[in-house]
Amino acid sequence: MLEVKNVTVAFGGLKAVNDFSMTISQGKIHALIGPNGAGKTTLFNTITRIVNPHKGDILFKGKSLLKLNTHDIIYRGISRTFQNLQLFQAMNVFENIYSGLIHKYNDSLFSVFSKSKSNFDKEVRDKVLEVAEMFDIKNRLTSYPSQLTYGMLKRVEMARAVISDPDLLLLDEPAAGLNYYETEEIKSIIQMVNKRGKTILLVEHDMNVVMNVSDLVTVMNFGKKIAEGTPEDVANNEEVVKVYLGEDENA
Ligand SMILES: Nc1ncnc2c1ncn2[C@@H]1O[C@H](COP(=O)(O)OP(=O)(O)OP(=O)(O)O)[C@@H](O)[C@H]1O
Repeated sequence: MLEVKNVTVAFGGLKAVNDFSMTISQGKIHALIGPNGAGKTTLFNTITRIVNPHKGDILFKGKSLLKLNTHDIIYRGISRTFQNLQLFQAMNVFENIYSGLIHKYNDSLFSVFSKSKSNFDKEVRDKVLEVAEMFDIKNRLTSYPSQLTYGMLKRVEMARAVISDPDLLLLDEPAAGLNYYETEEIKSIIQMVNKRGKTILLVEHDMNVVMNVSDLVTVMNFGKKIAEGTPEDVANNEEVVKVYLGEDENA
């Protein structure tokens, strides 16, 4: 479904991503892991067209994404969440979720502010309610981000990414900042979303999440792929163990 082909991204003399390739197959939960500075976010930002690669190509369903800008990828069926939540503080949960869909209705963020909930089309309301139900936030639709726990905010952000019905969902550290119970919840949510037909690329530091939900894991270090396989394969890979133990020793 998504093919990253020999991608290199350099910042000055530093190759943050170095001749890197990976393939994400339809229907899978595929994790991308690696120590701090490995190049995960840079690769993620290249796929989502925030960063331009110096070499290589990224194909989605056989077509290159490189000519698109970041606002266009949603039309191709790709949507994402952010490492640092990017919800609109002045909008309530309903409006935040709807903001993931406005491109389909030729609507603008400005007009979302000026509507009361009853002024949204029935189709829009039904869609927001359906997604809110899926993420168990239906009773918080009139709350504002500042009134919600971090775990709930993560669910709102994921709901906003899913409402456009993407084929590929990119999750940037969905478990970061969550407590034990919220992490367990997010694991079930990721699996539920995947069962509903979404292919998922997950960048995540929490190994409990990675090992429990992923079908396939790709490990990156210094911009290069150092291992790929099932969670069990990579957990037993000598180079991966060395990289992670090395990180612990330096911690
Ligand atoms: N805009 C930038 N300008 C210069 N260097 C950058 C830039 N973005 C990233 N880098 C460097 O590229 C390398 C890869 O960084 P990146 O953020 O992609 O790693 P990461 O694997 O996502 O790390 P983390 O897990 O800490 O988020 C690092 O050495 C980083 O300092």
